[in-house]
Amino acid sequence: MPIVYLTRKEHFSSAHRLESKYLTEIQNREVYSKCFGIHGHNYTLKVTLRGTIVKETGMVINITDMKRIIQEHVLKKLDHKNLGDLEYFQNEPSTAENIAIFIWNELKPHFGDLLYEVKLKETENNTAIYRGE
Ligand SMILES: Nc1nc2c(c(=O)[nH]1)N=C([C@H](O)[C@H](O)COP(=O)(O)OP(=O)(O)OP(=O)(O)O)CN2
Ligand SMILES: [Zn+2]
Repeated sequence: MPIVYLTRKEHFSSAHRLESKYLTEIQNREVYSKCFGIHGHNYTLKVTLRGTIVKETGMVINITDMKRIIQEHVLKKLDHKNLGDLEYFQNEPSTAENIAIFIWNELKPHFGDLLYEVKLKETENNTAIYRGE
């Protein structure tokens, strides 16, 4: 059976500041410098599913369903939000790495074994990829 990778691209904008509860204020300022202050990003999210094609439909999954799941379980929680208000980021700094893991965790119950990769572009230069490892 051929294996196909199916990717959906979405965008969201969020405010955040980088701060770790494991560091002192002085250390936080040192480590995160300008990112210790509140600022925002226009994120580009790419979610990739990996699976076989259902013979009858010709699809790994209907992209309309994929879109709805990402909208409901990720974009609704992150778009035009301050990430510092989310419970998850009370314990983890809202770095691109941790946001990618947060997104994976939100999607995993809905896509199951089909979920292959979450790719989060924070700036033109910075991208985090998480594959559930
Ligand atoms: N490992 C990580 N390091 C940093 C993260 C991160 O998520 N993971 N995030 C930041 C800042 O929040 C932000 O992403 C960096 O902003 P900025 O320096 O403005 O963006 P660029 O790196 O693209 O800008 P350059 O022009 O290339 O300097 C910092 N570190
Ligand atoms: Zn930032």
